[in-house]
Amino acid sequence: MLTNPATKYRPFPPVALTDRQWPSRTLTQPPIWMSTDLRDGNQALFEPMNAERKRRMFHTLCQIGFKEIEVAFPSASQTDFDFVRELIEGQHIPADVTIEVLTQAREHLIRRTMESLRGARRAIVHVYNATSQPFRDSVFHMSKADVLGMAVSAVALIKHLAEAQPETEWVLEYSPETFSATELDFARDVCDAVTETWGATPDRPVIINLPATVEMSTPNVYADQIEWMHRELARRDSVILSVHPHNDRGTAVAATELALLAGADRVEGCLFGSGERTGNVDIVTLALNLYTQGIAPGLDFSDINAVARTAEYCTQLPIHPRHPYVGDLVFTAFSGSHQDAIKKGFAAQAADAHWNVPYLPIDPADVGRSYDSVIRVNSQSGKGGIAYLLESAYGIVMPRRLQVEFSSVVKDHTDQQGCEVNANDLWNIFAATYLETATPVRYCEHHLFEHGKAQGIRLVIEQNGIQHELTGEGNGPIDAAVHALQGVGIRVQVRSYEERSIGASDEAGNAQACAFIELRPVNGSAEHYGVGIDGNIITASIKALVSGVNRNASAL
Ligand SMILES: CC(=O)SCCNC(=O)CCNC(=O)[C@H](O)C(C)(C)COP(=O)(O)OP(=O)(O)OC[C@H]1O[C@@H](n2cnc3c(N)ncnc32)[C@H](O)[C@@H]1OP(=O)(O)O
Ligand SMILES: CC(C)C(=O)C(=O)O
Ligand SMILES: [Mg+2]
Repeated sequence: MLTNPATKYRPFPPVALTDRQWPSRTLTQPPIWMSTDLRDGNQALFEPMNAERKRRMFHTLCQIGFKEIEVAFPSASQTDFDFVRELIEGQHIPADVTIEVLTQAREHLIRRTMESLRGARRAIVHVYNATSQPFRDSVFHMSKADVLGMAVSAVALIKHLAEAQPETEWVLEYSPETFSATELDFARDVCDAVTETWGATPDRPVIINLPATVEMSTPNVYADQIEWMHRELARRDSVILSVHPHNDRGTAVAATELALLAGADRVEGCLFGSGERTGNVDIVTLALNLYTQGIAPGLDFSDINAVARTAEYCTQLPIHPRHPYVGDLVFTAFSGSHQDAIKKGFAAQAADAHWNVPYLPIDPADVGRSYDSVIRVNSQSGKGGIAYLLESAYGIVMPRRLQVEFSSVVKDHTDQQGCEVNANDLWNIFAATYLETATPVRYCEHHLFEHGKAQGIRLVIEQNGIQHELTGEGNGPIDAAVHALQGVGIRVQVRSYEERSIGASDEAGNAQACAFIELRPVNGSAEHYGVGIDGNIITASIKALVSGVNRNASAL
């Protein structure tokens, strides 16, 4: 890299628009969406989609709710031409969907393009020519007037051919390719000439599409360019103003949002930002950004995973795990403080209140993602995430001090294994730590009996492999069991006791009770929890007591 990049690169010139209006506007409605996955997206693949992949993508785009879909560049390949024919002849185009096709402003390509659309109910013919200075000078070797004439001749030809195919309702779209690098007054003149040639009216508007063919400036400059055109274009009421941002600087979504504030009516882009180089603008992100502002986007991503899998299948490109809204990791919190806040946020979130869960800009359920994937546990995780997973997957609601105790058990595990643990792993660690402990004491059975006002217990345990039948009395079953254990030299104090039912029932459909007992050895200071689960509350408590005894013993 250069020490002084200014010797090679110039800043993009700002637009002289001092009274710009877009900064003080807010978005209140979605734009008209146009998917170009099957054209701009398709032209940028290692392997362009075959007919089967194109069909599948088209079907998915229709299901999502796109009403305008650029399906091909029919003059470019037989596959594209045939795909347009198949859609029309096979009557695969829903009544409320309009297909669009792209062509260069060259006579033989336009003729072939119009041929591909024969018999279509409604079609958008999209014609383009680059208008910026390097294209005029180096690619076309044309003056400004010649480039304007090229656009006008192309539109005149399309108009003429369209009149010969009256069975189709024709819509014209014109793009001054490289618009964002074109002098604004020249871009306006070309677009006005196109609008005039087509004879656009409010009832028969023309789509004027202003691409950031290569994104070259900060999003505010693109917004200024769009607002300038929005104000300057002739017959504005006969123009649908469209934008077509690419993502070379990584700011296509921002540029599009600002362009919509600046007066654009329509957006062209691809699912998950597929498309040339760094991609076209990501329509999924744009739509869901609107959704999180309370605006119905008009596109349905309630099963975003299914859309993602289709996109990956058709493009044969993976979606990044951190891609907004869809990436495998975007609804996942690993770090402890995030997990803690999310867990508390979920607990505080009332079903009918505005969404207000920390770290989650959208309810994952709205896009078909499950809460289970929200929190994942590795060595960066704290008690909140661990508690959340055990509660959401297994119905175990741990007391706070047990959360602290158990999280250090899990941390030991993740530090040693160096890997993530899922809810099932957590359950196995929890069961091994609290529920399946049998050393030095194994619970066998118990029987309660009344002894005057006292509660009596006959408790059968194994201690170091030897069975003992112990008796004890107390003011309740736990107290009696504590006294019974003294018969084998186990002397503990109960510091706290909690019992909760578990969401899950056992195989017979009975609800399970989960008891948590915090114990301290009479001659010690370390406190540990024991946990017992059983269909019977008393049995759960006695098991929890034995579990706590074993936890204390293992900590010695
Ligand atoms: C920004 C975009 O995404 S624009 C869309 C780009 N997509 C594609 O190009 C994919 C499909 N394209 C193709 O298959 C081919 O390029 C075709 C069929 C369109 C044209 O093929 P060819 O005639 O072989 O031309 P080629 O591919 O070399 O393109 C360069 C020619 O197109 C001309 N050209 C480029 N854009 C345009 C345009 N919008 N209008 C008219 N002519 C144009 C160039 O001046 C050049 O002409 P020249 O050969 O006389 O110097
Ligand atoms: C053809 C045009 C609209 C295009 O894809 C671009 O300029 O990026
Ligand atoms: Mg493009």
